[in-house]
Amino acid sequence: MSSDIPTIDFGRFERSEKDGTQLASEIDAALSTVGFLHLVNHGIEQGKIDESFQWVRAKSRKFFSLSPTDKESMYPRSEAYDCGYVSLGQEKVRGKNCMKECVDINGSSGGEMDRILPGFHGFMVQFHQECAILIQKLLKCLSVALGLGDEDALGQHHTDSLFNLNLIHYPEVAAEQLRSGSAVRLPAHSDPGSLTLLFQQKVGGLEIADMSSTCETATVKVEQTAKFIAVEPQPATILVNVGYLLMRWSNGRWKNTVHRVMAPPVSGNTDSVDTVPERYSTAFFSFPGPDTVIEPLDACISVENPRRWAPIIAGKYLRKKISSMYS
Ligand SMILES: O=C(O)CCC(=O)C(=O)O
Ligand SMILES: [Fe+2]
Repeated sequence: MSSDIPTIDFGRFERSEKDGTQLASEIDAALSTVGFLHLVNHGIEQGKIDESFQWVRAKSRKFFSLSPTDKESMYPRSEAYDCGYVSLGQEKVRGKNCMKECVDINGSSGGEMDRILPGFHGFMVQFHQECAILIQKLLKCLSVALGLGDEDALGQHHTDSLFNLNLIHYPEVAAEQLRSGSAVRLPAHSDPGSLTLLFQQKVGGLEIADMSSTCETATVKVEQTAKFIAVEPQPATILVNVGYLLMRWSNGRWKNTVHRVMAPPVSGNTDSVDTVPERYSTAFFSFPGPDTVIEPLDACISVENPRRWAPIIAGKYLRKKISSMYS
């Protein structure tokens, strides 16, 4: 597996059948090797992406500068729907508390949004819709790549699921705390659902495992043995990666690559840098509908690659995964 993340020009989507087939096979190749790709000309205006970050920036007195009580009143946590505000240190990955706060928005309302931050929820619901449209387009490409006959073969299983727009803030932290491991931003993990869209703003820190540098597949072992590569934020680009359920569905064809958030790379003398600046990122998580039976697709099974997994129910798997994150 190569660790270079391919850049895919999505402007060819729906241009012609030939372009569509070529695009589908490039996406297929990227997800089959690295499990991540950079998408350009994706159809979501850069102005909207910039605005989404302006709405959360603590320094612009927006969402993350509100008091914890206000953030919770706007988005009360609902584990049943995996949405709402998660305060600093509340999320755990393998027992480690993450030095991040985030809010998962899935389009439903319930809290006191407009009283506290007028306009925020309306903007985010629209942004959520744009991301969901892009996910459906990507799933079309993947259905074409597998020759499933119907370009909505995968997308149709994503119409009764709530996708999550996860706005994340990693506050400034002492570099020493990250270096010594006494604080972690986001430990190595892989995403659970179908496809994730990731928007990063200015301050980096995201790293992906070069899965070709290790023979291990379990996250903990990958973390101990693999080489990790920094993924610098790139303007006008969305990072796309594969979740666990999509990997299983594709019988391992598309890679559920391990990734994490560390201190961003610094040039020059690292000893002189004693604080790591705050980081903002947005992950849009898509999931198959809760009743979807995820079993390796026939198109992904062959003599060389026999069926690798038994069927699993998407919602049941996701509920278990989510409850373990906050316990
Ligand atoms: O903040 C980031 O860049 C990564 C977020 C992520 O991987 C996740 O929330 O699953
Ligand atoms: Fe992730």
